Amino acid sequence: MNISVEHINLNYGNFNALQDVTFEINSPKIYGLLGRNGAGKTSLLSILASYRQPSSGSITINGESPFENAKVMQQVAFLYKKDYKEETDTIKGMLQDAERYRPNFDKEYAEYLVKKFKLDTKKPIKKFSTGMQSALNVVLGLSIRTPITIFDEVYLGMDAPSRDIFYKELLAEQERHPRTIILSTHLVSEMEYLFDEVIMLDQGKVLLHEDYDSLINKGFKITGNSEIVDNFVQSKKQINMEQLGSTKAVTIYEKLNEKDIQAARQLGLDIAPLTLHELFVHLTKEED
Ligand SMILES: Nc1ncnc2c1ncn2[C@@H]1O[C@H](COP(=O)(O)OP(=O)(O)OP(=O)(O)O)[C@@H](O)[C@H]1O
Repeated sequence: MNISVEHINLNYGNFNALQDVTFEINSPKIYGLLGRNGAGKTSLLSILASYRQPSSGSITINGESPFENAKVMQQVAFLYKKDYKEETDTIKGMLQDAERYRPNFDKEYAEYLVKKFKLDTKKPIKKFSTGMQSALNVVLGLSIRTPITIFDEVYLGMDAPSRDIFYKELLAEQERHPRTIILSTHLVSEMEYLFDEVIMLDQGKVLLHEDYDSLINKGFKITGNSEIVDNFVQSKKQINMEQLGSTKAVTIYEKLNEKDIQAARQLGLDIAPLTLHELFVHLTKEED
């Protein structure tokens, strides 16, 4: 599947929620979509899922515009915190609908997941707790097996063991039936091991789109004597600095080669890799 987003802008009245957003997704991988509150994640995902149109710019899925295009939309599932308060149907009814409208739906797998999440099959969905409703979205998202599956903060309210089931099943499914999965999340530390690629949004713009491994190889914290640290980092992109007495820790966003690392060690500097969580915090922080 190819998703091509070109120069998208989205305005809510005078407010520019997405600005010149451009990226391309080509492989059946797991994409982590990160961004602070209000960065534009849901706005972008709802455009990808054809829930809304951009104010300008274009999006194509396998070369076709997805809007009012039943053939393309058949290939896409968008799971988000839906308001189920009017939903009198039970899980059984939901799965029947999935069977009717989703050609790749695997009923047996859906029933296995329902059991795994211990969801009550007789209760109307509107009586489910928030975490149970989220688990239901996970069941649907995984079992309908659309080539493009979008989970927008789908874990809301799910307890830690349930989230763990979600992550394990997601990886197992990706192994069995590879597809394009987009996960928007604030649980960066908890979910980073799932990502093949990361897209970071900041204030409506794409801050980066990068392979997870190469991204994680770009963040380092250099700690040591202030002057020596300053010398070492002077030509590098610095994204954070902490000073404690004569010791300084500078966070850089740049790939270091083996020679750099050895040189730093010879200077008595400590070099620690950053987690995705730390990179995300530093790259999206607002200046004081
Ligand atoms: N219907 C709307 N009308 C006006 N402004 C909106 C509307 N929906 C979203 N916005 C604004 O657009 C911006 C982006 O919102 P969006 O929900 O896409 O962000 P998000 O990254 O998903 O945030 P969060 O992580 O908090 O869920 C925010 O400033 C939000 O207030």
